Amino acid sequence: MSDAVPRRVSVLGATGSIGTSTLDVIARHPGRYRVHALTAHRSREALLALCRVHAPALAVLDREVDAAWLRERLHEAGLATEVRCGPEALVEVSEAPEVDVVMAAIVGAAGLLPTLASVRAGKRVLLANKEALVMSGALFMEAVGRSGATLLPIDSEHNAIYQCLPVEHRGGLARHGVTQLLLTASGGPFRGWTAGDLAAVTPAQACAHPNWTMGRKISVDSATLMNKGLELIEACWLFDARPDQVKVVVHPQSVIHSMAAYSDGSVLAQLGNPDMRTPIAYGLAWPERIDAGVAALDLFEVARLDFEPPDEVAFPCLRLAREAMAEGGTAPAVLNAANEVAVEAFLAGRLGFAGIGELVARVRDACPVEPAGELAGILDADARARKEAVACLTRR
Ligand SMILES: NC(=O)C1=CN([C@@H]2O[C@H](COP(=O)(O)OP(=O)(O)OC[C@H]3O[C@@H](n4cnc5c(N)ncnc54)[C@H](OP(=O)(O)O)[C@@H]3O)[C@@H](O)[C@H]2O)C=CC1
Ligand SMILES: CC(=O)[C@@H](O)[C@H](O)COP(=O)(O)O
Ligand SMILES: [Mn+2]
Repeated sequence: MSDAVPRRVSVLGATGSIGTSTLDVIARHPGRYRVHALTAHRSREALLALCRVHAPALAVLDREVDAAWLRERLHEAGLATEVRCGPEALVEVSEAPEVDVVMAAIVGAAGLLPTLASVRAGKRVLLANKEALVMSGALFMEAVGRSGATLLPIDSEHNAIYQCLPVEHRGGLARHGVTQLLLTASGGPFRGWTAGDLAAVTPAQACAHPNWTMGRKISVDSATLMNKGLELIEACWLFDARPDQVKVVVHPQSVIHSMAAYSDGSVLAQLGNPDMRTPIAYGLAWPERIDAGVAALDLFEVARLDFEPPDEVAFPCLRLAREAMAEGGTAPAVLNAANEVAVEAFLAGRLGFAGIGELVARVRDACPVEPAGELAGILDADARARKEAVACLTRR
């Protein structure tokens, strides 16, 4: 990549954990990257602060009332950033011809349409928003193939696997001598706890991840192991793998970010400190490498690496996700939607921790699986599953 022309980047979900880490990496390389657009949902003050630093051409918020507030503050600050609002504006900044790179870091299903728009427009897409791929796997990957978009996984495990696979790895793992993908899991804050221990855990406990600082939704997903379930589905789509080719390995230190096993007995791993700036820098610069601001890994400090199997009895969400992937069609979209409603209810104190998996299973049982060929069908399955999940919560 030439240093002469900076790549223009839209950061979707700029005020979040991945968004701010992305902007930290970008700020270290002003000659390489220029921020085109920054988006947030309701965090207008945080978005204003980011606009002051990065002076994007565009900023996007959900509601006009917040957009008007931001316009006024930017005007007072003498900044020329244009402010837009709503889901259509998210799509616009994802597909605009002047954009080279899109960081897809909105949390949840809200990221599907803009992420898909960036794929269809053939951008370099840095995929953090795993829910978008989980919901629409086949359609999403077909769009990547058709448009020629460069899809780079940012999720730490998938970024690690990407680094451990041959550069050209399409056409099935076996073709490249890969026998298994080893997806590492920290085990979350409740690793080793029994179902009984989990009965009274609080949102604050669930969000206290042992190794990573992340948004609240993914933190709860890590605690239930639904994050690993979503990641299993994500790995199947990204690397053309069957669910039985992806083995989840609990590795409490989160130093090995995942591995690929080969037919000759080799196992390739990617290691590093648990800091998302490493996969983000990899995605931004690929195939080059750039400074991410991450300290070198000190193996003497790490000292030991432990491995154990996941507990799918106390943490049923991993199994539910594997089953949804095996079932196919709209089953992963239903799983994802039910989980989003359940996590929101848990964080709001309306559902217990064990209730998350129970609600996902009940919604799964109530929602018939349809083929997932069209976007409309996927969005419809998502809407129906949310409605069913809310109804289940009300009936309790
Ligand atoms: N954090 C991490 O280390 C990792 C995250 N990921 C994935 O990356 C994604 C982002 O995670 P994370 O950064 O932790 O999440 P955060 O909750 O920290 O940030 C979410 C971002 O999305 C915006 N947002 C939320 N809801 C909407 C909506 N309805 N419409 C538009 N924008 C919205 C938020 O805006 P606002 O601030 O206004 O609410 C915020 O900018 C998730 O899919 C997660 O699974 C994957 C691997 C690691
Ligand atoms: C940083 C990242 O990629 C997260 O998805 C992380 O993997 C969460 O950790 P666990 O789900 O393994 O607890
Ligand atoms: Mn991950």
